[in-house]
Amino acid sequence: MTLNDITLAVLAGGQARRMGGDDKGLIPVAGQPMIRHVLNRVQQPGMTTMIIANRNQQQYAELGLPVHADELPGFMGPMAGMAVAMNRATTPLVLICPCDTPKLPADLAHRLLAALEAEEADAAVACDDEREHPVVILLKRELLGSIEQFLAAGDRKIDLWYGQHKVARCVFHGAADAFANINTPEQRQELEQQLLP
Ligand SMILES: Nc1nc2c(ncn2[C@@H]2O[C@H](COP(=O)(O)OP(=O)(O)OP(=O)(O)O)[C@@H](O)[C@H]2O)c(=O)[nH]1
Ligand SMILES: [Mg+2]
Repeated sequence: MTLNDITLAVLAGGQARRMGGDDKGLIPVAGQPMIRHVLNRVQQPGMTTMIIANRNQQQYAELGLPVHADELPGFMGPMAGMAVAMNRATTPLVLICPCDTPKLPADLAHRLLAALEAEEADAAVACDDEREHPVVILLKRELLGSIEQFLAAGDRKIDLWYGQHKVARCVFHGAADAFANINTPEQRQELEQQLLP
């Protein structure tokens, strides 16, 4: 498969409580909404892209991309957004990224695809030397039924769901910083200092 077989779905549907409820994808960082930084890094020619957001859909739509909301009410967490993405995508693969990781590696899609194919896995999750990043994952869209069942049973825990499938671990050595996620105003401030000249 190629990058043309991938739909990138950026999750921007959380409540951002640690950010005082501000819509994290839209907060400006170095002159651009944070989600723009994610798109700039991860989007590749040939890939389809969509945004999953539960607030400010109009503003997200101004980025020129389709915007979809969770189908399950009540901010049930990233898996609710993943289910929508898999439901709406028409490609065989879906790449999930959060809107609050503005330094993701530019070769993310390439490497996750290579890992998925090398291990003949159902999914490939990004890892650095220390930890897994469960919301940075390439998934076969055929897992949609499984994720819907899992959510319908009232489960939310991503790790539990991954346990039911063959998930390749794609390790980005020495790249922990690339997966840094911005959850608080202090972290946003720090990031801005890094990104501005
Ligand atoms: N679609 C969707 N995405 C979500 C939901 N909850 C979290 N996310 C996304 O998952 C990613 C990681 O979540 P967190 O960093 O915990 O973000 P958050 O839940 O908005 O923030 P906190 O309230 O501070 O925990 C972010 O991209 C969020 O937008 C949800 O209920 N639906
Ligand atoms: Mg976060």
